[in-house]
Amino acid sequence: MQGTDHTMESQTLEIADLTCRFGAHRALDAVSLSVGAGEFVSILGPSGCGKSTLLRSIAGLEAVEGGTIRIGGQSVDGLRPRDRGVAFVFQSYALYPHMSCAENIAAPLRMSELGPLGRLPLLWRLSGRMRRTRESIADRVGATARQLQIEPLLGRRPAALSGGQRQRVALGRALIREPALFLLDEPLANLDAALRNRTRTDLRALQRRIGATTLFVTHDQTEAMAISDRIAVMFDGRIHQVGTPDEIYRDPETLAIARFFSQPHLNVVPAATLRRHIGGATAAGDIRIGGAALEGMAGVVAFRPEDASIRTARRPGLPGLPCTVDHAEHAGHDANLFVRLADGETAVVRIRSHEIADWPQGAEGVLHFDLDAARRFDAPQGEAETPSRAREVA
Ligand SMILES: Nc1ncnc2c1ncn2[C@@H]1O[C@H](COP(=O)(O)OP(=O)(O)OP(=O)(O)O)[C@@H](O)[C@H]1O
Repeated sequence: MQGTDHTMESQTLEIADLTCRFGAHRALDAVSLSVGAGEFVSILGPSGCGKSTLLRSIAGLEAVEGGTIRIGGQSVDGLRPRDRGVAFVFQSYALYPHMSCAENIAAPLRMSELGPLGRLPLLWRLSGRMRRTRESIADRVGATARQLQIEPLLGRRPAALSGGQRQRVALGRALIREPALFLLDEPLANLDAALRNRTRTDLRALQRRIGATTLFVTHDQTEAMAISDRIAVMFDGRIHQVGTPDEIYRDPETLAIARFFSQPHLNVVPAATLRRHIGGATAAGDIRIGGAALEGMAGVVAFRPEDASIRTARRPGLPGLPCTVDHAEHAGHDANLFVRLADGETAVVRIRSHEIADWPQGAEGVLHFDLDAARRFDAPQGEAETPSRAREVA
């Protein structure tokens, strides 16, 4: 393997009906997920939804109440963490501060291959077998460091490294065991934005090179979309949707997922409000939203600011909503224009920032949105639909 990247034997991961409780709280509620060999899957969800608990359960660090975990087709239920062939990288890199980077990376092999006696210098000098093992470990540390491009850092202690460098050393320590499965729990969270972007690109490139099956926890949807083959979206201990970044971005199954993937803004308008105020189509009955007829539609319609536009007058033949400008927020190249619809709902329209001056507060316009990109959802409990519908019925 010297001088070249080594490819690990990728393994599949199958999780079925995994349940884990802390007292009365169900941290994992019948979680099922299949990950293909060599696939990079992100677990995405808000704080407290159970992402870390899922990873810890797979690693064998958390006792589960029910369900099964298979790695490479073999059940690992009941196996000790170290026998599961998984490598875990935490947000806090947990490097040994008194050891050099080389020693940190070598630590898992020294533990497993040398045993307590072999770690004593006097003994390994006397024993030829132990010396050969140590030499082989040193070779593997060198090869791993080359892969991660951290060879110049090997002699340094963790305190003398940047956050990104420490993160790579932690990855090296996980990589050296050639695990069947990589479990990464927000490994980039401690890095500043620029370094985080760079490191995530490096991390994905490295994962592709070695082909390791990887589960990556994050609460950042941009990060998940940037690096994943597929994303599993979690809320309240359950996986709500699994799909490619494109599938989830285009077709979120619930309003909660749509909101999560449309930060900071998603326009959510009751279907009844649209029916009442939308005008400009040849016949209101012809309007279709996300493929379904607006006529008789219940619930809410959601569309992104970038799928909306504003004009001073209605575009002939296109349905639009009358609106009044509230304020604009500059966002560099683009700006977010906040408008009020006829029933008082706020909507956000993405415009170019040089157009802000065209839309002063109080200006009247017509909001158009891409009917194919919009999606209908059931109204969330206690939200949206009720006020407008009540008025429509009254
Ligand atoms: N050891 C524990 N004892 C009791 N409750 C726990 C324990 N570990 C986690 N929990 C609870 O289980 C739920 C899931 O926690 P978990 O750490 O898996 O969430 P998470 O999605 O990783 O959150 P974050 O993004 O903030 O790290 C939370 O409500 C948490 O408070």
